[in-house]
Amino acid sequence: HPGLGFGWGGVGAPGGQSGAPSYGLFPQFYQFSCPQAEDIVISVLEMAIAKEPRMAASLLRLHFHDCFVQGCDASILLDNSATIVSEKNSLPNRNSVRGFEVIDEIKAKLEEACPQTVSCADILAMAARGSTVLSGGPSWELPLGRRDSKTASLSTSNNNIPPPNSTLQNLITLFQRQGLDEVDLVALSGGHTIGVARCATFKQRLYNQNGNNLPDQTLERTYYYGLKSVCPKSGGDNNISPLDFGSPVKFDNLYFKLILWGKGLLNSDEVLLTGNVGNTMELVKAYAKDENLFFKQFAKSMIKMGNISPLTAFNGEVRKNCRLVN
Ligand code: HEM
Ligand SMILES: [Ca+2]
Ligand SMILES: [Ca+2]
Repeated sequence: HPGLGFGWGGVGAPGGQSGAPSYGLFPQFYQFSCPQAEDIVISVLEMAIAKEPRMAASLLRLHFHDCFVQGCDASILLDNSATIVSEKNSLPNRNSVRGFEVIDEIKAKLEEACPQTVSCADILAMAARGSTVLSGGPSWELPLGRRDSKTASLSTSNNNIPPPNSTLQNLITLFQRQGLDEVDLVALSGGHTIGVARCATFKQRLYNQNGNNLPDQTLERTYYYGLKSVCPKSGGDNNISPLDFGSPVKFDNLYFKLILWGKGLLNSDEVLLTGNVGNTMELVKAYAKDENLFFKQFAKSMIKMGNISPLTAFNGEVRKNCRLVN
């Protein structure tokens, strides 16, 4: 019964003047049903990130790739089964998304402490915030109460998650589809202040940006030569390069400064400055100049992204195992 064990003893947050329940997410969701939830998540993250700093980046990305497909419902965590075609095999995810073992470990500890109470979708949201904080980035009050999907969508994963060679117009359109605007696009792209990308995702910029066998002219020269050495014209597709080579495990605003210097890794990073649509150029400059402004907007935009069509109340379920529907 999904009404039991909820933070406020009902199916929704306390309502407004009318006293009617509302069904949105709210930060105190597990206050009574699993008060230790946050501590458990952070303790697993601390160990995982100490062991491998990149894990913070991988977990932040998982939440993004979840929310852009059917909303933040942990659809990305489902493995192939008789009824599920896993999103893990989509073009943006295959051989690329990672961190599932850490999510499993968090889920196992939460099931021990508070059986079938904390959803996998909320675990992804808590892991994304915790990873940001543990990497030196901002924190925010995290709305909770998402429930888990009983479905996944490989095709939506292929269609909704922006590819690295997107034009700026394409990025804006794909974010708009999720109710996110240009401010969100630029701030959330700042997630690339941590983590790495495979050669396959930026190779086109080095060898054939416009179908003319020439590199992307916006690439700064020494950076370009460096990238060529890790990403040869043929082969090496799985070689990796930091998205922010100056501070790849620190959540800061260097990502935006690098873009100004022609040292952004992906085409989708570069076009925020040079794509000539809307005011993304001004935003890149503003975040490069003012880290605090970036942190504040990143937090706001993460809350907005985390609110993309969540399942609440009697919709969906709380999975026992994040990889399987109950
Ligand atoms: C704006 C459109 C975006 C595009 C085109 C994009 C594209 C990519 C690509 C191609 C990679 C490398 C994947 C690989 O080589 O396997 C990557 C990595 C990453 N992305 Fe994005 N991304 C976008 C937005 C975001 C957002 C909104 C976030 C989070 C707020 C994010 C967080 C990350 C992180 C942290 C990594 C590194 C993951 C790791 O090291 O495991 N990205 N992204
Ligand atoms: Ca999803
Ligand atoms: Ca950084």
